[in-house]
Amino acid sequence: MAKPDISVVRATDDDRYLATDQIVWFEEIPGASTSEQLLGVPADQRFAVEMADADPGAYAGIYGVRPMQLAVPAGPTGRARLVPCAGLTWVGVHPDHRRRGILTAMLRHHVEQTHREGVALSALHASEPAIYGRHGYGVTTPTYAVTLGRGTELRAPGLDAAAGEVRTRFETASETGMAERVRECDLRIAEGSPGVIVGDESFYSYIMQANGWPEQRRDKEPMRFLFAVRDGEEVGLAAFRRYHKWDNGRPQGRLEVLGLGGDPVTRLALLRRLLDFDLMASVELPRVGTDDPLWSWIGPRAADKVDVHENLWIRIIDLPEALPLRAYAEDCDVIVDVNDPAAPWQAGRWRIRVRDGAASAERTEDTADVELPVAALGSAYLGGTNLVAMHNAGLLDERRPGAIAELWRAFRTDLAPSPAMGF
Ligand SMILES: CC(=O)SCCNC(=O)CCNC(=O)[C@H](O)C(C)(C)COP(=O)(O)OP(=O)(O)OC[C@H]1O[C@@H](n2cnc3c(N)ncnc32)[C@H](O)[C@@H]1OP(=O)(O)O
Repeated sequence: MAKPDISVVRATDDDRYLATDQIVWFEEIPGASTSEQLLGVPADQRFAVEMADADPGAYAGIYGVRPMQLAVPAGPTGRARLVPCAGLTWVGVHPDHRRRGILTAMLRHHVEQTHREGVALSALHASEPAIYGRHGYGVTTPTYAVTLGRGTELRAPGLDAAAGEVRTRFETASETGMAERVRECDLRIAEGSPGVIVGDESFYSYIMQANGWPEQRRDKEPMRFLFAVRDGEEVGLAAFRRYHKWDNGRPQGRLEVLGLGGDPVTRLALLRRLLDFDLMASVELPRVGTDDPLWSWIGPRAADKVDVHENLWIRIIDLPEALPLRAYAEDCDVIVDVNDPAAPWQAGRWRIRVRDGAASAERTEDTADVELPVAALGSAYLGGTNLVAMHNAGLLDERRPGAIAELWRAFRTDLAPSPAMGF
């Protein structure tokens, strides 16, 4: 069969764009207008595929970009700085047009468009793990969904006194000014949490607004927040909601944590409060990082349930711009041959040098020490995916013995990246 002619353009018809999303994700939100539902994906960041035989009420495929900031390693343990990042979202192909190369065309367009806009990194959360590796995205870190019983003891003798100084404040998403307040707090949290993502103002408005839509709410509690307050400042945050359950007249409620951020002291104070709500029997934490202090606080086998999944995927869009954005652990001088057919401007050989924590990448004709897919650099970018382990697994090609370990010792961080929120 001949390849269809696929052109990716800016989506100019908002209703058609939204209709495509609703067909793909089989949901409708009658209580919310089109513009409310599109809030957080700016008009110039909505893209669509036009096909001759497309349904006039929907596009053959769509995608959108949320302008986000990614917290990248900034030197001392756990410090981060925020850098621009294209948050790829709203990816969907109409069921009549799937498996004809539309996603492939849209991803190619996204990489080129992001490059044109001068943004060096793209990030996403994947609906299914098999989709994005072939498009140059690499998984940055695993995360764990952890269920704890109410009252689980958190042992942290070195932090107890400081955690006792933290006050918590209970709030609801519908309260005035919550979008700005939560974003402010997230920006502060990000400075100490490499790996987290912070959206723009409209994204936070979207979150608070969506919380009130009848279709989203159904019988659920509105989203609640616990702010951690220290010296009068909101320094940490938990978002959560509770669900009733009764068993033989006994309360067996479930508390779902939607997000939790802050330094270890504030997280300890927040978690202790979350583990102590009346009428609850369990607390579910959907995104716990590999090096989260929770593992030490609860000790072995204290969780009722642990599931693993991947967190953020990163694609490097512009290698010589992306590498200097973050700080590095050790010096290195390694020539990499980057395999990236979708981004010819960065495919090929680069000399990556790190001196005193700062990286540069320069074009070279010299023999490569390492050949790798661009996805491997995306995986390692936040310091959470071990390049030596990938090499051991047979996924990278080392030409100079020791070169991958040298590269990894520069990229690795003292602590694994923190999980990023969904977008
Ligand atoms: C960041 C986000 O927004 S994540 C959300 C992604 N969206 C969804 O999951 C919504 C439901 N799914 C869809 O809309 C579509 O099936 C998509 C977007 C996943 C794929 O779109 P398509 O246009 O069918 O993909 P396309 O034809 O370009 O496929 C490219 C390749 O990826 C493979 N592929 C595509 N989707 C999947 C999948 N879900 N699982 C495994 N492989 C997949 C195809 O088999 C194809 O492989 P091939 O080249 O070896 O034949």
